[in-house]
Amino acid sequence: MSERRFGAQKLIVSEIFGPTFQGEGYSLGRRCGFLRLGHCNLACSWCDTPYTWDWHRFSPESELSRLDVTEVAARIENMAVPLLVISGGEPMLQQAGLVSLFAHLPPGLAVEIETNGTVAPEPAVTERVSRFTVSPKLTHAAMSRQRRIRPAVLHAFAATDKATFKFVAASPYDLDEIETLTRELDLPDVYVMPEGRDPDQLMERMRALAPAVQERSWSLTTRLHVLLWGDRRAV
Ligand SMILES: Nc1nc2[nH]cc(C(=O)O)c2c(=O)[nH]1
Ligand code: SF4
Ligand SMILES: [Mg+2]
Repeated sequence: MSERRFGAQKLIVSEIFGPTFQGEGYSLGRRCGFLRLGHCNLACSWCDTPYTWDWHRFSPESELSRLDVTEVAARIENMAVPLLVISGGEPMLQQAGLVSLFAHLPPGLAVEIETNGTVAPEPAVTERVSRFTVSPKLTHAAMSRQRRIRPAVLHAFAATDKATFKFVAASPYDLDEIETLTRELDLPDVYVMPEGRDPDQLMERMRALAPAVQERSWSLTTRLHVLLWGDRRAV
C-alpha cells in the first residue's frame, strides 16, 4: 500500500469520471472531472465511498486499479474540463503519485483536493492545488478524537490560505461541536454540509440546518450530485 512499493509514477485509483458538476462546497456546480483514489486512513460510520477502503465489504482486487499517472492524465485531459477534483478515500495518502500526475496535467487546469485533514500537504502539492476542501470528522463518525482530529495538520492546511473547512452534519445538534472545534483550532471559512445519500433526506436535513448555520455566520453547501442522481457511483 505504500507509495514506495508502488512507485510514485502510479496511482491507486478507485474511479475516474466526468464531466460532471462539483457537487459540494466552494466550487459547487462547476463543470469538472473526478479522480477518486483508493484507500483511506479513517473509517467513518457514515462513509459514502466505503468501496475505496472497506475490505470487509468490498474487494480491493475488483475495486482498485494501479494506473500510470500518464494514463490518468490522458483520461482527464480527454474530458476537456476546467477543473479536476481529486477525492477518495483519502487522496493525501498518495502525494508522491499526485506530484507526478501534476507534471502531466495542462497548466491551465484548476485542481481541488477533498481531504479528511489528517495528513499534511507537501509543498509541491500545495503549490499546484487551487483549493483544499478539508473535512474534519465529528463524533458521529464514530472514531477516537485522536484519530480523526490532528490539530497540527489542520493548522498546516489553514496556513496554505487555500483551504475551506467543510463539516458533515446530520442535525443542528452537530453545530455546537463544529463551533467548539473551529474556535479551539481557529479554523477559517467554515462550510456545513448535510449528511445523506437520499435526495429527500438531504433536503430535509439541509432545511433543518440552514437557520442555525446562518446564525453562526457560516456557509452552507448541498450535495448537488445526490440531489440530481441519488446514491449513484461515479457521478
Ligand atoms: N459530483 C460530485 N461532486 C463531489 N464533490 C465531492 C465528492 C466526493 O466524493 O468527495 C463528489 C462526488 O462524488 N461527486
Ligand atoms: S475520511 Fe472520507 S473516505 Fe475516509 S472513511 Fe471517512 S468519509 Fe469515507
Ligand atoms: Mg463523496
